[in-house]
Amino acid sequence: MDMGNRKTQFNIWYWIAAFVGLMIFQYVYTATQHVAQIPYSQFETLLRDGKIADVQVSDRFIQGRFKQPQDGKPLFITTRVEPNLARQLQEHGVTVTGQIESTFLSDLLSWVVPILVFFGLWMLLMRRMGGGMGGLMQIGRSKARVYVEANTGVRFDDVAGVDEAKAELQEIVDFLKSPQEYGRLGGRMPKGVLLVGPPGTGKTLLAKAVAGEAKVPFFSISGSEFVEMFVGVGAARVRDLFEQARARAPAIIFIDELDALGRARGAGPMMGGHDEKEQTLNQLLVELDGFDPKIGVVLLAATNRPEILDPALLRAGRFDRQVLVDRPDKQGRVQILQVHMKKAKLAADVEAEKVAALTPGFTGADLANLVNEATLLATRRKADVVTMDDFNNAVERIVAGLEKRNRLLNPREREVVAYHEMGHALVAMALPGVDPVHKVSIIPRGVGALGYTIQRPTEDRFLMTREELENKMAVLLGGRAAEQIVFGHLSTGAADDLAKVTDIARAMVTRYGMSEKLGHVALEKDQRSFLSPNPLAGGPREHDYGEATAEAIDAEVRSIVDTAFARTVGLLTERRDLLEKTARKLLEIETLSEAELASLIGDASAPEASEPESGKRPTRRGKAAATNFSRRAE
Ligand SMILES: Nc1ncnc2c1ncn2[C@@H]1O[C@H](COP(=O)(O)OP(=O)(O)OP(=O)(O)O)[C@@H](O)[C@H]1O
Ligand SMILES: [Zn+2]
Repeated sequence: MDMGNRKTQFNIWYWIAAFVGLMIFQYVYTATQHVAQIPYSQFETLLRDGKIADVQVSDRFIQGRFKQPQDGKPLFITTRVEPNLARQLQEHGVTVTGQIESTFLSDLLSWVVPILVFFGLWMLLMRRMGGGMGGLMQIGRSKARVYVEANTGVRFDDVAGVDEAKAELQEIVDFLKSPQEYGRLGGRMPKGVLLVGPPGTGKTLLAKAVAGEAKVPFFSISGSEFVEMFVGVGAARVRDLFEQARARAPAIIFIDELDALGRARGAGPMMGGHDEKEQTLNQLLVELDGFDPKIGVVLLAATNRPEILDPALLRAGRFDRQVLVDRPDKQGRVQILQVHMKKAKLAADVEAEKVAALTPGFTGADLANLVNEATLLATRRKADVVTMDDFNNAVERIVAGLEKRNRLLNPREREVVAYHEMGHALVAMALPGVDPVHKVSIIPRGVGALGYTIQRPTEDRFLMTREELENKMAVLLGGRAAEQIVFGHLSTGAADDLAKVTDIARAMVTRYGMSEKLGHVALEKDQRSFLSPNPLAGGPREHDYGEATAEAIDAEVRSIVDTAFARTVGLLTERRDLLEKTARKLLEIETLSEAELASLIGDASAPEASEPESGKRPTRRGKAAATNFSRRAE
């Protein structure tokens, strides 16, 4: 872990020092112990006496070996003298002692300087990559590259169209404003909040807004930065991050792309960075467990893939709160556009409403980009104001790009999805004893879901009657039935619905003995506990019957599903006008709440009018059932 890190740092410097030291030592030692510095005249004498074994002549020196060591030194060095001058000097018996200049410095420089330059560059690189090498002066002190903004300057007003998320985060703001007070009144101290939503929906912006509203410093770091780090550095950085934030509490720590770091351990490919990520994640868990929220540090993190996060991160006392930051609906887009249009000079014909109508499926970031693009187009035209034409052109460009990346539905697909979802919703509202519809939406959500209908459970259920199961199947089939009635053909979007319907029908035949043909016989046993809260979920089963029975079961399942489908088509055909009206409205405003549905439908349908409490959220306990229109095409 960290100690290892410090040790490596020391080691590197030891090696450099040892290397340089050795070179100096060797140079001095050789010079003093082995080499005799002799005058040139003495060299000539020795030469004449035949005592020189060999020489190397350079521009300025003559060096070589004696045949026998002189005064214990086997080598000599002397100044080189120009041959003519040497002869004359010798004729006159002059002793020639040349000063032998030391080449020590130049030798040293020619060796050591490149090495030092090399190591210097290397360390610079390490530090660029976030390494904690520090300088020579602060060995072992990891210099985390943490981004701190003393004041983000972002307010909740700058983040539009995500009112639910803002409402949930308001509590964090209140807490950060006076942590002590909050604790004194017995409020549960927030510790970690996970912002979940598709890219570009404003998670980072929201986190900054929380800091801005509470007027506390904002420490941020991105999970993806940890990926290429050296062993130990990531963990050290996480520790530093918390240390710095604690020192300036109350504060917010924001970790973007938590999934890059918090991926379930042991799930990633076994690569070099694997261990490192694990260490970093462990350090994060240690910090999360270790800090006392009373000091007023709140950890916010963002991810668009909560499903791959390590479950350890989501446990109580860690990131135990999740805030959904969804793509905006039309009204949300209007608000976001208004925020971004404030900065542009607009022509009178530009209205946020009109632009929002053109941009279904756009995220906040897409819309910010759109306003920017339109402004650029106007600038290029050398115009004074941005016109609606600029916006139209910009929309076209951006839509083309988004469609290519498979992030937008084309208008035809949106229509199919709208009728499909309204089919579910209308059937649910027409049948007694079915959970009321909480929300219908054609805003793509999560992986593959192009639209969804959420039902709000009114009570926890443990038993279901045959009628209730039939109604449930009808609701599930409502999507496909609507498609057939309106468009006359089927799409792949109902795959999930059909799988669920088939499961129910099969269970009715083989487990609940609800088929007249096969009688009150349990043909398959569910191997899970019979107290399992959801008896309809398929579990591992055991069966024991012959081929003839298998065929009979298949035929019965089919007949049950067919009957349910015919009934659903009947129900929706009766309500065809209502289907048209509500689907059109859904296409226009993209989400319909319980209250909006109720007012659209009036008292015309619903035999058992669902309570008209408006805007009530699905209860947290008792899972809200969502019927997704899936993208999966098979
Ligand atoms: N709800 C919003 N209101 C206003 N502006 C928004 C909103 N959502 C996004 N934006 C704009 O888009 C930019 C990018 O958004 P941001 O980086 O916060 O998205 P993100 O959800 O964090 O995305 P990622 O997951 O890709 O990091 C913001 O700086 C802002 O200009
Ligand atoms: Zn469906």
